[in-house]
Amino acid sequence: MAFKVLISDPLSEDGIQPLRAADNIEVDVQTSLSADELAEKIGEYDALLVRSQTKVTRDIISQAKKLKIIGRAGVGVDNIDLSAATEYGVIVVNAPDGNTNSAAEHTVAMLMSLARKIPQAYAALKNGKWDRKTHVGVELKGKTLGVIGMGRIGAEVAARAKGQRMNVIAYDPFLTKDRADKLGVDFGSVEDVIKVADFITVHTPLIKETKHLINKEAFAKMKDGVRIINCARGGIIDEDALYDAVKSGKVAGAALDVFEEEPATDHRLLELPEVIATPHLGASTVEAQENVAIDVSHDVVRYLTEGVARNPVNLPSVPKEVLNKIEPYFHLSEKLGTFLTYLATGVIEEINISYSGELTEMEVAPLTRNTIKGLLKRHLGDHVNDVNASYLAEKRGIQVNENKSSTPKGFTNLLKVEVKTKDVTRSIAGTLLNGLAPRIVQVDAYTVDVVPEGNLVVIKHNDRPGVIGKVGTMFAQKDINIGAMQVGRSDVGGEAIMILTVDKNLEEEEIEALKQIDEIEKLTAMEL
Ligand SMILES: NC(=O)c1ccc[n+]([C@@H]2O[C@H](COP(=O)([O-])OP(=O)(O)OC[C@H]3O[C@@H](n4cnc5c(N)ncnc54)[C@H](O)[C@@H]3O)[C@@H](O)[C@H]2O)c1
Ligand SMILES: O=C(O)[C@H](O)COP(=O)(O)O
Repeated sequence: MAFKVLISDPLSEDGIQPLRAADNIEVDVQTSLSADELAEKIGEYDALLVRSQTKVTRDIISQAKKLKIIGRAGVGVDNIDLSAATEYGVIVVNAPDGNTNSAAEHTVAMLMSLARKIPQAYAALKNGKWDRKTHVGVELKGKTLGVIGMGRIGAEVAARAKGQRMNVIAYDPFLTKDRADKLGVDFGSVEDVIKVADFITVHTPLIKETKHLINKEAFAKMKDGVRIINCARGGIIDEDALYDAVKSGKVAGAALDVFEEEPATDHRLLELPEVIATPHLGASTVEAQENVAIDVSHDVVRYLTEGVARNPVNLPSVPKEVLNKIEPYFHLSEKLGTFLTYLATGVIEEINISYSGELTEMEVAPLTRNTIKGLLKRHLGDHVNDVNASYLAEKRGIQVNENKSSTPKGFTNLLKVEVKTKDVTRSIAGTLLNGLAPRIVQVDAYTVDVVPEGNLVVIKHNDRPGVIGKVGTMFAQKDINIGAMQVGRSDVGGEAIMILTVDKNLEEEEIEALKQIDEIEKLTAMEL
């Protein structure tokens, strides 16, 4: 059956070709849905692609029964409820690089327009006024640009401002002296930046820490006649404080591409002649739109068909080289988790995952998530996936410990999972033989060699002559074919374990019949 993708904001038609070209993907473009209409329709779709207009709320996500991925053709994901997406196991991907250049160019266009009052002069002339007095501007050369947020766009803006022979001072929590030197900018705290800058431009995401970062107190510390630019997100600058600062003359001008509430056609800041504005056009170029649509379309195709995404927002991204190395272990890690759910009775309190051998050199976090998925899925259902597995474990108060030990264990690679419940501690270990074939090699203290696949029966019994025969006979009487059998024991005549691979899932009545064999202490039938 084909995957259904809904595109609910206008995206570049050239950019969505990877989706159109995929055999098993049906694309539906509906760019004028109301929130209610979207909530009603979303249940049919496997993927949703948006820009910044569509608000992907918890309500919408909760009604998206088949949704696997939300693709944001752009950078900012503040229009998507990421916590809800994570809880419902929906991966969110964005296109972080495709519009950097356009957004930086737009910022520079705003900077120059602000300095030379081009929009005001243009509007006056269009209205028949040849006014050369009101629209006297200022030069950029020799002025200081303060950049708050030196990520992709901030750094590009800084480089271009240097081309205008401006001095640049920047603040970013991740800006080191070394990087600042390489970029040829000064750096300091937010306060250092806003105190000395003639122009201030913000390029952070809108998050709790940056909401109203530029507020009344910040304006008070700035130079008189400072000019402000926001081509990042409405809300980084407190709009009421900006209004007052412009009105009082503290701020000589502001250039805004973004607003707290969009569309912002009726905003009081727009009434001020010192304020110039564009309707969120930073990424609106042919090139940027094509780039972001291509990037996000590729990620949606990749995720729907291979389960892998390059730019996940609610999961750490895993580089391709790393993924190639660990991919063969995905199946094994999930199956080990599922196997343990049958053995470890009671509420899981702790999961300990140890990696040894060549696994210690790999990035194993995705395998840990996959093991947790295997441990939770049998009881919580198919909605448990890589995206929400860790979240669901944490929500249930399960402590997850991951460790790497290079101690040789007789295998070139070994993945051991231990689960502690209130009642028991059970463990299992697996390996990939020759880096390819998954095997369970240890169940608790018993050494075994079992393919983690299909219908397995784990029997704990006393090590006595004839038990294997009795079990074999019983299976034969019930017409159940045994594909493989493994026996392990602690000591001669002591406790032993038997693991059988059978051709069908055992019925309750068949399990009961087997349990009648005297030497059998415990029998668990499982489906991996
Ligand atoms: N107007 C538009 O159309 C348009 C287009 C593209 C991007 N954007 C927006 O521009 C912003 C920047 O995008 P980007 O691609 O450069 O993102 P980015 O992730 O590369 O950079 C953001 C930077 O902000 C820094 N930061 C975080 N908290 C900070 C704080 N409290 N103070 C200072 N810096 C802080 C981060 O360390 C990071 O370096 C985002 O909000 C994005 O949504 C707008
Ligand atoms: O965060 C972004 O990428 C920009 O704000 C662009 O948003 P848009 O896709 O709605 O133009």
